[in-house]
Amino acid sequence: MHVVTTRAELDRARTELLADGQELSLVPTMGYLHEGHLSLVRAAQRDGGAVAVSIFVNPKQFGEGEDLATYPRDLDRDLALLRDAGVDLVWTPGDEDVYPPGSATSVEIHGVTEVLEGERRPGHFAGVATVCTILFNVVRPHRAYFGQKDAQQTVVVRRFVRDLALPVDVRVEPIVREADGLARSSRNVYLTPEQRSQAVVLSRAVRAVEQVWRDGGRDADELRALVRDLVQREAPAGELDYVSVADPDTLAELDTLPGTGALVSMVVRFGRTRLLDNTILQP
Ligand SMILES: Nc1ncnc2c1ncn2[C@@H]1O[C@H](COP(=O)(O)OP(=O)(O)OP(=O)(O)O)[C@@H](O)[C@H]1O
Ligand SMILES: CC(C)(CO)[C@@H](O)C(=O)[O-]
Ligand code: BAL
Repeated sequence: MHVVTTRAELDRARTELLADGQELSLVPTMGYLHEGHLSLVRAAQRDGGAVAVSIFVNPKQFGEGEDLATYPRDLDRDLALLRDAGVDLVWTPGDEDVYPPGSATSVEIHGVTEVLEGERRPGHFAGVATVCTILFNVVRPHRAYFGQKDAQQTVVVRRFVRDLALPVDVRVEPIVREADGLARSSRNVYLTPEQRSQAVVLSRAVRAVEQVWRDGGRDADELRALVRDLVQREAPAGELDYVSVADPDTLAELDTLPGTGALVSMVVRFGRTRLLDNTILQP
């Protein structure tokens, strides 16, 4: 496994890996890896070619007062997991390898970044889009893998890749969950035991919403109320930040669910920790 830091090292490893003409996949991460990340690696391996993983805690996507300084990190453990998984290339850039001194460019997406996570974390998606554009341009992967857990991120990434005609095939993989249903997330380590046990409410809410959809429920407000009530009843230590029932491509809120489906997403706050979950309701 090649482990590289500078762009020049990355270029050399890339050339060596692709010498026999195979394709390259990239799994962008912020490290502190778990089964969610490893499922993206396995998806990339399933699709063939060489697999690269980037590990970079991107300062540009953290807002004032967010957890940039305390974001969990364990590079040695991450590298051991990636080696075991059979990854070919790991890029662990420093800030200056991603943003050379004097960097003054940012990728802004309108519309889909102005709601939900984007509304609550101003500048977050410009940070994500900027770093992903740089990662794509430096690594030059044929395919890039993202998790459905960060649903709005997948919508944003697909949008700017399409709008800017970036030559990368974006693939989205399902949410990986703990045994009790909680979506895997690096930030789960912040939870106290009490918060952790109540955090199961998110996946319960997702399942309840899916059941209503299967039973023919098409009233978006009914779904929002269902989630609100469940969180209030089952997670006294948590607070619903939002529940959204939206068009999966535009993220516009819906009144009535069309037969073609909807994205139901939610965030519950436990102390300072925001937990995300979502489901795509499909015909
Ligand atoms: N449970 C999961 N299932 C599937 N994909 C996931 C899961 N958790 C994270 N990912 C994906 O892994 C990629 C890297 O995510 P990241 O490193 O931010 O991990 P994270 O666990 O989402 O961290 P955070 O707690 O900061 O949200 C993203 O595409 C993200 O959607
Ligand atoms: C895609 C990403 C690695 C960009 O920093 C990050 O937003 C994440 O981990 O989901
Ligand atoms: N997985 C999303 C990255 C973030 O919360 O900054």
